[in-house]
This record gives sequence, structure tokens and C-alpha cells, in this order.
Amino acid sequence: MKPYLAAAIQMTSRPDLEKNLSEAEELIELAARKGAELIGLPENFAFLGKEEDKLAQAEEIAHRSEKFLKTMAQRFQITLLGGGFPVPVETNAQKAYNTALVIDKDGNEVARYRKVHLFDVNVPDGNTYLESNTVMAGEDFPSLYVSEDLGTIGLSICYDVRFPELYRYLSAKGADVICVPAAFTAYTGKDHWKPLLQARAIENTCYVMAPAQTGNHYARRYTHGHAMIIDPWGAILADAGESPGMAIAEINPSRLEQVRQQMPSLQHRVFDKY
Ligand SMILES: O=C(O)CNC(=O)[C@H](CS)NC(=O)CCC(=O)C(=O)O
Repeated sequence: MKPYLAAAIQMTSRPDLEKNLSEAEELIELAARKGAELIGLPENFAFLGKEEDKLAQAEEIAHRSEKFLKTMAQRFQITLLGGGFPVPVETNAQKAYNTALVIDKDGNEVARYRKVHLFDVNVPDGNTYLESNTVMAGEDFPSLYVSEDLGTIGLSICYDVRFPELYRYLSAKGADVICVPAAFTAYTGKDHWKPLLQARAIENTCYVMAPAQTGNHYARRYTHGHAMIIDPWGAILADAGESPGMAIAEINPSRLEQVRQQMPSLQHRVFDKY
């Protein structure tokens, strides 16, 4: 593993596939120009709209997203995380998997994850989310991408960040960088987003890369923004604020090793069998 720059991209995706992909392309190009070698797009980067519209277009979104990610990774010679897009379930026309993909710079798929924890929550601001209406829950642990250059990269999506056992799995598998691409609601995000991400970084002594959605997407759908990169001590290295853009910071193997020596909590686990 070598030191390198990672970029967590922040977007305001809308119910417009082509427009979202061209905005994503601009931000990827900007991140690559700044020297980022690992670039992450947020959950719903390709489409953020009403559930029924997403489902109706799921096949096209899935097809275009996969092709887009491969083209971008090769064109800019970067490793690219596509933070979450619908992939139709073959056996059930009413459902799609909320899928994250990692593509290496040769355009090969190196990791895939289907979101396990679905956001079925009545948020106290009056919005009701019922992700399981249109999304089929994944049943498998995320796969990890073991890269000689970039370290071991573990996947998760958005609401997963509230379930620390998933991240214990990733750290047990050797994760150095944990990805949490998200579309966190504005209401929950203001109190929960940052502390949850910092906790996952600190308790697993890992970098956290969290691309995000921000602003108003359609109707009353607002997201929190603050795409960020957090180091294994829990320090926020970069925060994209509330506008579209990116958080960019160095991932450094010496820093990882240093923190793991300074704070060897992972070696002191007692209840790790439960
Ligand atoms: O807003 C949208 O339409 C897009 N969001 C999503 O697709 C997903 C599933 S509904 N959002 C989350 O998981 C938010 C979690 C969250 O906000 C929390 O855990 O507090």
C-alpha cells in the first residue's frame, strides 16, 4: 500500500439519469485532475427521485451506471466506487437491489455489494421512508477489494452506518479504507452523520471515505451533504460542506500503522465471539 489521494464526491442528484451522469463525470474529471486515485460517488448518484420512477427505469439506470463507471475508471485511470444504484431483481419485477460497485482502472469490477439494511423509518420531520417497498435487501456481507496500491477497501451503503457489526466484519477482513456512500436525510444527518462516521473510523482504526448527496433533489427530499474523509484517529481530513463538489485527502499507510500502534483497541476485544 502506498500513500495516495482519495476523493469523496458530493452531488445533488435528481430524477434525470443523463444529467446526473454528466454531472458525475465533471466531478470525477476534477478529482482525477487533482490527483485522486480512489474516487467515490454517493448513493443514488445516477438517479434520485420517486421510488416508482426509479423502479420503472431501474433496468436502464443499472445498465448505464455500470457502463459509465467502467468508462470513467478507464478514461481517468482511477479506481471508482459507484455508491449505490438500482439493479433489478430477476425474480421480482417490483424490486431492485441497492447496489454498490468498485471498478479498477482497467475497467474490471473488483467488488460488489447489495445494501443489507433498508431505510424503513418515519423521520420526525414528517417524511416517511420505506426503502423496502422497492428495494430487495441483500443477504451477503460486502466483498472487499484487496489492492496492492490502495490497501483493502470495504463497502457499505448509507443506513448501514448505524450497524457497527457490519464494520467489525470489514475490519476483521483487513479493511484499511471503509466506504460509506450515502444520501443521508437532512434531518438525521445534522445530528448523526458525522459522529457515526467518526465512530466507525475510530473503533475500527480505519480510514472512512463517505461520498454524499446534498441539497434538494425533488419535492420535499433534502439531504445533508458533508461528504467527508476521516482518518483512523477519527479526525476529519476533508469535508465538502453543503455544495456539490468533493472532499479530498491523503490515505497514508504510515498513519494507519501509527494509529493502530497508539490505540490498539482492536487487539483488546473481549466480547468478539458474540
Ligand atoms: O433520500 C433519498 O431518496 C435517497 N435515500 C436513499 O435512497 C436511502 C434509502 S431511502 N437513504 C438512506 O439510507 C438514508 C439513511 C439515513 O438518512 C439515516 O440513517 O438517517
